[in-house]
Amino acid sequence: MNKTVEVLPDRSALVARSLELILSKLETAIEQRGRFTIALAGGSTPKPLYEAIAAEKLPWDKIHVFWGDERYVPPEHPDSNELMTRQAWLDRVDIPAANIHAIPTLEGDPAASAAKYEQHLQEFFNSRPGEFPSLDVVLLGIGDDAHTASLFPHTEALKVRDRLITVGNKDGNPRITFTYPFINSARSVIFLVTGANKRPALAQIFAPVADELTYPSRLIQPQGELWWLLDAEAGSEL
Ligand SMILES: O=C1O[C@H](COP(=O)(O)O)[C@@H](O)[C@H](O)[C@H]1O
Repeated sequence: MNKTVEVLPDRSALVARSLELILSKLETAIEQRGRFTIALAGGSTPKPLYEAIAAEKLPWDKIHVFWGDERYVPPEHPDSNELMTRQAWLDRVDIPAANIHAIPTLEGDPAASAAKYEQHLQEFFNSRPGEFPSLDVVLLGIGDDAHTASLFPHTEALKVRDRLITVGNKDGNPRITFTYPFINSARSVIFLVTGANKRPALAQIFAPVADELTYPSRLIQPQGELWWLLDAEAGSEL
């Protein structure tokens, strides 16, 4: 693993740097493999980045968008990560509908939805059960409790090592999430973190020793590159 930590002066510098990094990964991926695959984070932090990506002129037909986690709500629900991304980015550009690989949430059974998304990923990557395909970029955030994607402290999802997708649990509410081994198979994992409220979580994530079940972001140790892009409010005490 190749780990890089960058502390940017403010949120707009973080957006500019993350955009630059993603565009460089995109260029390499398209040059080498003819397409770029990215899994997106939800929450509030990445929204300005998605707006910045939408303003770029890009080969949209070669870009495939997935999500690392989703709330178990219909796609038009205000809490939906897909809805936020469509409004900030995907509805503003000419990306083919077939390149938007949203997490299904209408099955009425989160386990069935997780299995359906896993099957979709296996078909897309032409991989077999038990294999972990590599996305070019997995974008992640962290919560104040050090969760990432929908891998919450002391939940069953943290024990799943043989699947790409599983069911997360946020205070008793189901979510659909990438498993940590699938995240770790990415070519590049990029964390975006802003705000002083994330400092205590970051201190535990970066500590030499701490419990991974209590601080799930510690489980993210990709085989490829690991990037931590922090604004000064979040990263000043590291
Ligand atoms: O619940 C979630 O939160 C994290 C962090 O969100 P933020 O609002 O602090 O940026 C996010 O990465 C995850 O995708 C989302 O479902």
